[in-house]
Amino acid sequence: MMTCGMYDKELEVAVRVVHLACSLCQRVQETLVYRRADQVMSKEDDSPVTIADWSVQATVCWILSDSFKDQKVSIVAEEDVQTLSKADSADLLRSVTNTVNECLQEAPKYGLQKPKKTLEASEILKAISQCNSTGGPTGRHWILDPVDGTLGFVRGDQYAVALSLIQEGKVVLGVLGCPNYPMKKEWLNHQYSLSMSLLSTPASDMREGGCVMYAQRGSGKAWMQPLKNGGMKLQWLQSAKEIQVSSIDDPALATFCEPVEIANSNHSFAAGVAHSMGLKKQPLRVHSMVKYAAIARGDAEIFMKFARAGYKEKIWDHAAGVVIVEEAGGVVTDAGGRPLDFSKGVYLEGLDRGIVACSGATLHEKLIGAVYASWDSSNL
Ligand SMILES: Nc1ncnc2c1ncn2[C@@H]1O[C@H](COP(=O)(O)OS(=O)(=O)O)[C@@H](OP(=O)(O)O)[C@H]1O
Ligand SMILES: [Mg+2]
Repeated sequence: MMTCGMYDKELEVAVRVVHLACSLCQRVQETLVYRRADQVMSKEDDSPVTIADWSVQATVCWILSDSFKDQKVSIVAEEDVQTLSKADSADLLRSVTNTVNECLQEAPKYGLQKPKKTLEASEILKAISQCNSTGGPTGRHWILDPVDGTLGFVRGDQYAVALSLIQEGKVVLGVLGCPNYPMKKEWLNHQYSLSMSLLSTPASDMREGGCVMYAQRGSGKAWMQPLKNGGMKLQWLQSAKEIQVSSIDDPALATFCEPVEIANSNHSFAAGVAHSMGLKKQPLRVHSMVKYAAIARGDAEIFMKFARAGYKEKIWDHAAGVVIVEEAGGVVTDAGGRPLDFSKGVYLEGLDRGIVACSGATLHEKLIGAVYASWDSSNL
């Protein structure tokens, strides 16, 4: 049996809808990269957003609400409808509406229900704005990052669709769709980045590349399956393969990964920590929660993110990755060694300096020691 836990039904729906959302993202990414690079907009905080972000959020909201009709579905997600509802955004809203309807037509191939009729723009806006929950310590909340690593997405590089479920403040399941992260590391044809490979590889080949990872809290197991491709119906239980973290515990042999953008993580502090704990290899810089995916299946041993002081990490950027890494045998904490607290609402409150993930306790202990040793001399 692949799964046998309290949240089997939720996990199955989440895995299926993440596959569906990934197919939507692949279509939009092809359009962005090959044809219309002007389709990237900026949010108020200057971060990029595309029709994929809104379309995935609307699609996932519609499917979750339809699949759990008997519950009040609470969703915490990254996007709002501010830009989309503006008077001059009619074309944008039309594109999102078409993208969502096209995608939902395919739902049966993923073992999901499709709507009885085409959704109107107003229903799309309603679905996106319905994802306005703020989570918290009680009840059940879905956590969605529709396109995590939007910068990677618009660059034709790594990104992820991340969906998880929080129950009474704890992450009980997580699903990470990684459309440009192949089932095997060797299939990545550039060591550190995929940007050139997507630009030079035919779209049909790329589609065969991705994977979806998932785990249920307490199962002690994490799974990976190839991204559904082509006309066949998704047979997820048959195609899943168990994944585990790396067994390497010698820092000299370990690989660490970190965000690509210096604005998102202090690379020089991470380099100091790496040096102090005896890491020898160059960092693997990867956009999005694909970094957690790399740790979960043993492609790398360490993940470090040290955001600038004052930045508050959001739960949707970590929840799915954390439960998958932990169930695959890894350890995830803040830089002081304390577990992440998903019960405080939208933000990871009380985070000590940064977030670290390791393939095991030995590396984790050394890493936390190195953070303390490097802290005083740092200029974070
Ligand atoms: N200033 C700053 N500091 C720290 N973190 C920030 C910051 N700004 C944004 N974010 C969040 O980081 C998410 C992207 O993280 P990545 O690890 O993918 O970054 S990178 O693109 O590889 O540099 C990104 O997630 P997405 O918005 O889903 O792309 C943000 O939520
Ligand atoms: Mg994100």
